[in-house]
Amino acid sequence: MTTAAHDSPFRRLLGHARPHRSTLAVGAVLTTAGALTELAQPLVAKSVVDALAADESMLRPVLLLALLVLGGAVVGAFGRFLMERAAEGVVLTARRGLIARLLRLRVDVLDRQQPGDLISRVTADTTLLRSAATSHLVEVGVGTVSLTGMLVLMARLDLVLFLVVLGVVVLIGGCSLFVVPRIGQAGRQAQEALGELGAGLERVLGAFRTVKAAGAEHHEAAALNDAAARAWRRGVLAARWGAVAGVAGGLAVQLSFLSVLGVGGTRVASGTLPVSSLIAFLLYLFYLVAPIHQLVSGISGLQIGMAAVRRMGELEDLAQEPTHAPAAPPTAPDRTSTGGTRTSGAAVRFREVGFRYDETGPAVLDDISFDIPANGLTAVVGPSGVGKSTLFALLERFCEPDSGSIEVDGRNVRDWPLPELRRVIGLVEQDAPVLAGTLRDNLLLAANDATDQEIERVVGLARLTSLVDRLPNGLDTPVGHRGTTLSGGQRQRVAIARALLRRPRLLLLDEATSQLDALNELELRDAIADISRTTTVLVVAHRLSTVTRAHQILVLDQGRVRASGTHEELARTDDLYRVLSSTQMLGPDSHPPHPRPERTPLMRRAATAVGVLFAGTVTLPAAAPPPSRRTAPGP
Ligand SMILES: Nc1ncnc2c1ncn2[C@@H]1O[C@H](COP(=O)(O)OP(=O)(O)OP(=O)(O)O)[C@@H](O)[C@H]1O
Repeated sequence: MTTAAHDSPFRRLLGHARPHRSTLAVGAVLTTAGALTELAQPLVAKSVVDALAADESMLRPVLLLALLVLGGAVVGAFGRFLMERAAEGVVLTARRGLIARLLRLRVDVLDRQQPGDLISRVTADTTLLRSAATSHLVEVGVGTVSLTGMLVLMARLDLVLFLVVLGVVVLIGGCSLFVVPRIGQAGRQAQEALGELGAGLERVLGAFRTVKAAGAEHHEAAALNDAAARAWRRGVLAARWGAVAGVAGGLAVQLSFLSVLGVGGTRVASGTLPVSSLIAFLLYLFYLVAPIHQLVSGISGLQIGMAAVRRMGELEDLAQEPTHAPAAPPTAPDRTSTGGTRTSGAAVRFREVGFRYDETGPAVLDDISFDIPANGLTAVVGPSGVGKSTLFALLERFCEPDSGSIEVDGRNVRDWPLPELRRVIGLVEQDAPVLAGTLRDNLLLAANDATDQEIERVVGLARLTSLVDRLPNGLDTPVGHRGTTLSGGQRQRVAIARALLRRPRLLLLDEATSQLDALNELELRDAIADISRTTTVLVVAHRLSTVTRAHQILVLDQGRVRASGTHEELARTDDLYRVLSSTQMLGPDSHPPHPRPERTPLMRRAATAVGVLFAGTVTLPAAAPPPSRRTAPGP
């Protein structure tokens, strides 16, 4: 279902009901028919008694009564079932629509949302839609038709009494205009408080160990209780205004009764109105109770529903990723033994790319330009927060550059259909997220058609074989919420295996081996070096061992590439790189120790900033033969 941003909540509500309108209509008709049979039952019961009294055959009236009772019950029950089915259908369609939109949200947009609040919109708000888009909508429709019909009949019976009733109805209607928006507002605030509660719960449960270790349970519980109390207060307020609306409806009927009795009685006494007309009028008034009640309950329910629809609409209106890009001829894939594709020239090209996360915030990348040659290992180094991970986010199109262009395999990333672009990239994020489920579920996340042999291959490459052998159910062992049953290093290896299973052309590793022990890291580095023969591998370097193996190193500083080249070249020529490498305690066996440079203020600043960047002390021989490049290529 698509909704335009400018649609009113009521139009959106109708939009949710529209796909189920035939079921709803049949359900409403059958429910009404069931109710009508109930009305007819006393009359038929009377004929049964009459027949008994007159000693006549009771067969016909008894059969008719049985038919009415059974038929009415069945028809009414079926009608109610259809209405409920339509209601569930409305909720299902709405949830599916929201889930689809949620998963197509732009990453940078999602970053600014509270996941718990979004969850409450998909679960709790859609539940409110259940009756709003069905029974309350029907109530309002049926109530309006019945009320109008009865008012017309009353007008035909006696204009004076009709005007009296109309006056009262209009008066109470005016009061409702005051009450009804307040019900909607309170309903909306209650849902917002529920969203805050969801966001708070997500915050606490997402960092449960931290909360416990910090002894922050009481503080967090107080915040959650606050949100729960706010939701309760708003709910009670909505109920209070609902009760006021109900009282107004009841008052309308009672006032009408009294007014009609007063005015009608006077007119009967003066002989201007026959008694029978007054009685008929009062009977109509009696029947007016039901439609007024329906209208009041329907409108109150609709207000709450529309508050939920408004919140769902806000989610629907969040910016989505493009579903397809302008068609451009894709480069023909040339699968190699490791699954990568061999391409000539630059596999990745950044040209004068400018980017800031926030329009008013500082520039993270400032007209940055560089080339990553196809196949080979390129390392990106630089002080913390300089924008290394942001390069990956731009390549994956999690966010869009403000200026410049980014090419993958000679094609602007904007021209790639998004799924295709992401299919050729394997990304291992800094925090190596592992999802709840089994190890196999996690591996298949990015390649659900992978065979057992392929899984076995990447499990071996990522040095996970001994872990899988140890697990009680091997690959089918659940790994807990966010992979809590795995160690940090195991999670990293799972994330690497997952990325490799995709057989990417471009492998992006964001400090992906930072938590591995020296032996595992060494083995994994060998595997990655192997892969880099046929795949373009770009790593955000955390440890010196990675940097020294890279064919090319890019040194990022102040949003630009300040230098590029091999470890030896940069160690000779770039001050910042020298500072970075000197903080890593470069071992004497792999590289001759570089003379410690005299520290300039810039270098001292950088050294402080990168104090924690390079933690490892593993030393490895430099890769051979690296393509030499000293400075960042211009556009
Ligand atoms: N989603 C975001 N919204 C706003 N600002 C962000 C976001 N992600 C990162 N930043 C900011 O952008 C800058 C670059 O962040 P980035 O993660 O790319 O740095 P990095 O070089 O990878 O750092 P580190 O080595 O510490 O991982 C930082 O100042 C960071 O605060």
